[in-house]
Amino acid sequence: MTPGGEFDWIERLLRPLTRGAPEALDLLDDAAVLPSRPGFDLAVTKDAMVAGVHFLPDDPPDLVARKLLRVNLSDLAAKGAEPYGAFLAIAWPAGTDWAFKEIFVRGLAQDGEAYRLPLLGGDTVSTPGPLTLSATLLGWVPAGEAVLRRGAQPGDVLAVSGPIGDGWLGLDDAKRGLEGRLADLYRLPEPRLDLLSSIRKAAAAADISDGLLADAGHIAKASGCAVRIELDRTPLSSEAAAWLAAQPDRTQALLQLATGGDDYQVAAAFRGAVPEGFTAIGAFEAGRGVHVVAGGAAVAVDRLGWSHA
Ligand SMILES: Nc1ncnc2c1ncn2[C@@H]1O[C@H](COP(=O)(O)OP(=O)(O)O)[C@@H](O)[C@H]1O
Ligand SMILES: Cc1ncc(C[n+]2csc(CCOP(=O)(O)OP(=O)(O)O)c2C)c(N)n1
Ligand SMILES: [Mg+2]
Ligand SMILES: [Mg+2]
Ligand SMILES: [Mg+2]
Repeated sequence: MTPGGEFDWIERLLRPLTRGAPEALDLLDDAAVLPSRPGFDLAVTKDAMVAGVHFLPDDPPDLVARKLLRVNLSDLAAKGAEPYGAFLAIAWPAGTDWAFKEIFVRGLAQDGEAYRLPLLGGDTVSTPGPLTLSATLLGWVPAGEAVLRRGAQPGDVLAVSGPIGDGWLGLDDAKRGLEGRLADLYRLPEPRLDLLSSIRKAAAAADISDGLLADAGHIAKASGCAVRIELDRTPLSSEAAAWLAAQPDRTQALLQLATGGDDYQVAAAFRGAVPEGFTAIGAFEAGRGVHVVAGGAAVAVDRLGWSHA
């Protein structure tokens, strides 16, 4: 075995991340083999991240690894699913050194421990391009109880799980070399697994990665209805509120916060009471599309959020 080569990397650095899960077969097999779990459905999600697109090329490797797990954990949270295991694909840029890989693995281990998330398998390749990562996450949800995007109906309340716009503001800070709580949050989002019991009460939900307007719109589209969003009701952090107060055009600034993405909060439709942890910001309606209101007036919107070319 070449020291520092692909199999050395798998055995020495990746195997401990299985946390002893028997399904991983010690990362020595062609595939992981998962037993079924009676009474539960398996939610499966996959998100990729590319240096320069999803994270800054000089972001610390341990934080990049943790963000990869967390953006996927955010999708599981939005389905009401309890994390079960992860599969990881990594394309290392040619010449990535062992020390970098060790730091990356330290991040995986840290969040593997925090979220009790074993690594069950994956793939490692090299690339002439930028660092490219993908994780597939599995989560259990009681049979038939997964919260889907398609469950909203006209009359349901639209609510969000927390502040909107911090991720975009944090990216802006990080790009300008400004460190602080928002730059930290951009690098290390906090998936709302703490709200699983509230999320399971939702008629529909999606996590907010592309932007509030885009992801609320994804729920509406999947549900065959429209959504009205009242920007003045959007929860903001104190930092975002201070930024907003300094902007010349309040409506355009609110729109920026609601379309910037990287929030990793959950948008949900509730029928009846809005549970603990959520703030009502609008409603689902008959029709189609995303209708935005600010300062009591309809706002024309030309872009709902992030979209890859
Ligand atoms: N390359 C792909 N192959 C298969 N399905 C995909 C692909 N890319 C996206 N999807 C599907 O499109 C839907 C929307 O994806 P996406 O916008 O990435 O969701 P999310 O924002 O929750 O990560 C999901 O059902 C996802 O599985
Ligand atoms: C360096 C950098 N530039 C720009 C962004 C903004 N950004 C890139 S992708 C994206 C949307 C989320 O990524 P995507 O791959 O669409 O995730 P998904 O919706 O599939 O979860 C955002 C807001 C960023 N996160 N980092
Ligand atoms: Mg995705
Ligand atoms: Mg996602
Ligand atoms: Mg999502």
